[in-house]
Amino acid sequence: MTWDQWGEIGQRLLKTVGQNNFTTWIKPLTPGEIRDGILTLNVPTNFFGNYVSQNFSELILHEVRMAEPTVNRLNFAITPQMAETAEAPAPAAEQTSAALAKPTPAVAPGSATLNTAPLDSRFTFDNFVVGKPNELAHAAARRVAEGGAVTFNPLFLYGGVGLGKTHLMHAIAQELAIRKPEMNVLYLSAEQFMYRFVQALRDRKMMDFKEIFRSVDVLMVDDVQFIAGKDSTQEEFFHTFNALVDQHKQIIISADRAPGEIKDLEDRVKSRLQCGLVVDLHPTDYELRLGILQSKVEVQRQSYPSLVIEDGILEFLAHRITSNVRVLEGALTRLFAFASLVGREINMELTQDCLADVLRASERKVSVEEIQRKVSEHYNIRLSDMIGPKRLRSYARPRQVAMYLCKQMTSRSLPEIGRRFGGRDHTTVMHGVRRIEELKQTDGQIAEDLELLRRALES
Ligand SMILES: Nc1ncnc2c1ncn2[C@@H]1O[C@H](COP(=O)(O)OP(=O)(O)OP(=O)(O)O)[C@@H](O)[C@H]1O
Repeated sequence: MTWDQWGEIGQRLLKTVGQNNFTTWIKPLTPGEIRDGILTLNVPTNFFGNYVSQNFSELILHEVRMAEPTVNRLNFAITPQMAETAEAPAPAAEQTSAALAKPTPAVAPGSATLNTAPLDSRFTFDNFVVGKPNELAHAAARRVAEGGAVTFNPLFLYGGVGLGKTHLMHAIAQELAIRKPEMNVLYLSAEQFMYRFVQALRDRKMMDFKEIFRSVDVLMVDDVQFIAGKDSTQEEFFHTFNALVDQHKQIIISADRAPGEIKDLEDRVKSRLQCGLVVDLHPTDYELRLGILQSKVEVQRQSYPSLVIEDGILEFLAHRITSNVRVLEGALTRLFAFASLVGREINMELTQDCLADVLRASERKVSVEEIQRKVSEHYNIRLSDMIGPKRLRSYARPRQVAMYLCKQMTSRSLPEIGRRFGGRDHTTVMHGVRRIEELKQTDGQIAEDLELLRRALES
């Protein structure tokens, strides 16, 4: 590709992506060779390549093909020395707004081709809804995304399925790209780490492997539990980890559980993972789920601007779908698509129709034991007193409340419930349930207790 061609491509891209994007993301690119229809573009860092590939590759390819129709794919290759050029002012002759770096003949020898995980442009801090269950993880993620001096190493984020670990990891990487574009940020899953390691072993390129991983400024490894039980990968991970910590480079790790609870992970790896800041993403609560739904509705509205959603629907979903954010998001997407297909507004009837399976699957299975424990805690009495024979009102009333909740929230029969309450007869349970039903109408305190307990048991 000639310099003139590349310059013209730049002029056209500038018009499409705007001056800021152009200066930050397009100008530092230099084209390398074209081989078998693939044009190599040199980029200063892994992260840079990922970002451009994710956000601009289609546009670039389109413009490149106008000049060179033989090109049908782009390949991004790191040339580490470009890190300085990316920040350096353009030479005088190139100081037009669309100045692009001069083409270099080919990829620098020894440079690595990028095949790390692409980043999801939707997973940013702006799109992350913060609530009590995730506020600490969010604050820690924000701190490392500032790219300042390393204060805790590693940052270890853990939590159950679909609670936002990957979202936060991507948000950190994207924020760092904006704040510290010169930093070499490497984000990949533990599975990809293993894959690269095995490939390097097979191709006898361990030196290259070590060089790549030990020259990053920030290493982010998602789902680290994957390497449990994989001894050589753990070993290599351990050495990479130590080398980076020694150089005060930031490491960010995510997993589905705390380091100490990952089975088949060597103790020395566990203890390394524990030595920084370990924060967990707790299961969502009602308020966070509602906040997330409200923010996702705004996104859906862009695709379905005329759809009407009745009051109370989001509250209903936040109340009923408690499993994880991914399911919540999926339910909302399905609801909007369905309503737009049938051309109706989103009301309760349509919601229950469309999401019947999700709502059924999300029905929280509460056990008799859980109810007994929560109720005794709530009334501050001992569990044994609630189940035992004492007839004092201060024990009998909580007992009846617990029986009532067992009837309402589990599929247990009256005789079964009686058995779990110290072998009482089913008529005693029936009497207790009826009594609470009456009191619920007349006694505000009981009604409030029931509401609180139900919420606590459902969350
Ligand atoms: N607090 C939040 N605000 C907005 N979206 C969220 C939030 N938490 C999770 N999500 C969304 O939920 C989905 C699942 O999140 P993510 O993939 O980050 O979960 P995860 O914890 O990495 O799960 P897994 O263990 O399955 O990898 C994503 O679409 C993400 O954007």
